[in-house]
Amino acid sequence: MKRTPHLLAIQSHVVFGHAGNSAAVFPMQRVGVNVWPLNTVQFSNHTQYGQWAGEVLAPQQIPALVEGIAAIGELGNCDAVLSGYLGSADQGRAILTGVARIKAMNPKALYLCDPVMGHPEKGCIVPQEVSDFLLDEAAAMADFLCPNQLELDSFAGRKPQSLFDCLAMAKALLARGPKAVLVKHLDYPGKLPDGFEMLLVTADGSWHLRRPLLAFPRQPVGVGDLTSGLFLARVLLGDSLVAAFEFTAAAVHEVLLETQACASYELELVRAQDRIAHPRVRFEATPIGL
Ligand SMILES: Nc1ncnc2c1ncn2[C@@H]1O[C@H](COP(=O)(O)OP(=O)(O)O)[C@@H](O)[C@H]1O
Ligand SMILES: Cc1ncc(COP(=O)(O)O)c(C=O)c1O
Ligand SMILES: [Mg+2]
Repeated sequence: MKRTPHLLAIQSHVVFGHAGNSAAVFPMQRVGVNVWPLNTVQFSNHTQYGQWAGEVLAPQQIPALVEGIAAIGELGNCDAVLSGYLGSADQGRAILTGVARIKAMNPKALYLCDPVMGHPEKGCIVPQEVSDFLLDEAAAMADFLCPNQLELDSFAGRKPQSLFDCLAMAKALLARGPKAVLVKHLDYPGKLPDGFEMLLVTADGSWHLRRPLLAFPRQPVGVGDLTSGLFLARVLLGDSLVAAFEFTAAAVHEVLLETQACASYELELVRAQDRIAHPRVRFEATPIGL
């Protein structure tokens, strides 16, 4: 029998609703991965409500928790680390130390960095030092980097002029170290208004995927966290990068359809759980080149 993969997920927890680990843990479990959630912050709700209560985890807690897992002899069983929303740059540095420790015990372990950055256009609030840390330090350690368009623009230091420009910007990121860059949400001049587009860029090739853009009175939050989590989970379960990309697009779309049908602001993950595990829709990733 195939072993169930283990994934250490280091990102935010919200008590109410879904963002960070609160958006990704259950779907990753539902597709068949053992998740070890380590919460960088515990907030009452996500920051796009404009107000929240709660605290950032002290950065020294991250190595302490990782060492606790090492002390019971389990750290070498970790197959992957995912990092997302960070409360401080010191937390980010502690995560990189943890990733290095895990990779020393299990050289096959993968690190996916979702570089969650604050942006005035989005209302997602992240300290500036965190964005700087992600740009300068985290990208170099990551096997997979999953920026959205605004984050890709920050890495490139400019906005794209076309789809092929987005591709060039994502390819340039590969040179910093990652094996693959998944752009979770493309936006460029000339993009068709009725589509939601993503890119997967690897050393072996690049793929573009389009799914329908759904209308929401308020854009749901946590979609990016769900996307990165499911992508990594499916890679751990043995999918090729392209298959994981296609599965992720389909499963996330199913969640959004359920959320739209319920007229809910928060993602309807529990109601959509069977659709996450067995998406009924399918979107094909098509090769794209410069
Ligand atoms: N098919 C879709 N239709 C409409 N909106 C979508 C769809 N897929 C994702 N979204 C929205 O698009 C945005 C994608 O988020 P983005 O800022 O690019 O990445 P992240 O979620 O990581 O911040 C979110 O607001 C999400 O709710
Ligand atoms: C606490 C927290 N975690 C994570 C996120 C990231 O969510 P998304 O996946 O939409 O980027 C947000 C966005 O506001 C947030 O407030
Ligand atoms: Mg995000």
